[in-house]
Amino acid sequence: MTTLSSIAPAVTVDGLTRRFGSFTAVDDVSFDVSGNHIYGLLGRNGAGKTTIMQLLTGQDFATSGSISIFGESPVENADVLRNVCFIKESQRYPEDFTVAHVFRSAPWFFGNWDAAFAERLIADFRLPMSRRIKKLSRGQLSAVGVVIGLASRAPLTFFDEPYLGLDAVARQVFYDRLLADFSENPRTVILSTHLIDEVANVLDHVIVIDDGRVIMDAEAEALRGAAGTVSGTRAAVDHFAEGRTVLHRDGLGGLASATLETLTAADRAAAAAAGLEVSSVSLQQLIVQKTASTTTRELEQSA
Ligand SMILES: Nc1ncnc2c1ncn2[C@@H]1O[C@H](COP(=O)(O)OP(=O)(O)OP(=O)(O)O)[C@@H](O)[C@H]1O
Repeated sequence: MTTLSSIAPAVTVDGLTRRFGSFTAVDDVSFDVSGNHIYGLLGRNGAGKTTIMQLLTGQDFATSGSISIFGESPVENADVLRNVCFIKESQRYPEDFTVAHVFRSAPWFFGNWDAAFAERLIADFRLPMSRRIKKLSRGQLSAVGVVIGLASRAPLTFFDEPYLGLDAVARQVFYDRLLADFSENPRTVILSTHLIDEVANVLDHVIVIDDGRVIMDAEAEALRGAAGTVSGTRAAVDHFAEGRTVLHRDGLGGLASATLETLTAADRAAAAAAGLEVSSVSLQQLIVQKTASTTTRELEQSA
């Protein structure tokens, strides 16, 4: 089964559109996910991330466009879906299931299930095995999903905001175990989260969705440190920013700052020479400013 994960790309999406009545939740989206990488599917509330994951896992049907998972359509395709694990916040379990029941039944669904790894993760997250699922705290319920997602070792694993309620220690355990296990058992992981800075170093690639459309599709490495903020006198900032893509502007009196989408080493040197202060922009700031600037543009256009 793992041989499937070596096929690149693992996922190809072309012109994917999903409408709910007159509302378009996913709007002509196209992207590839190359095999054996960790992807972040990021964006604001309601951007369309969960809908895309549901379409990719055959749990919802596209209005138009195509999806290929390991070279095949996921729709009602047991061969493909056997290789896919989808961890979502709204996961339902049978009414009277305990934590132990969930982990006993997991191997039926996942051919690569590693029971010993699951045991270690259960201890890491201090999960109470005999407790009913419906009695778990919010964080414990998320931990159950995280353990299943990791121990499934599915060639394609989706985590849709997997850690609602998980405390900072548990989230760090998740990132550490994911990276350690990934290096020994490479597979394709697609993760959606709002805690962008926390996962920034975990991700190989970032796809940002805004209002149902892809607004960024780039290697995380290329994004890290690509943008920058210049600050100084308003005249110097305005002069430097001219002709560049400005994501955000701020100012007070004669002082101003501008966040620029791209700032090369040469640009940084030129800014410093012009008496400007240059600071770096985190992945989270970049995405916040990018999605906020799209919204601002739309508001300006509709005004
Ligand atoms: N069954 C549905 N009927 C109508 N609208 C829907 C349906 N499912 C989703 N939507 C809408 O589609 C949009 C995208 O929703 P989706 O759940 O994919 O967003 P998301 O990016 O996962 O958001 P969040 O980060 O808040 O989880 C939202 O505006 C949502 O209200």
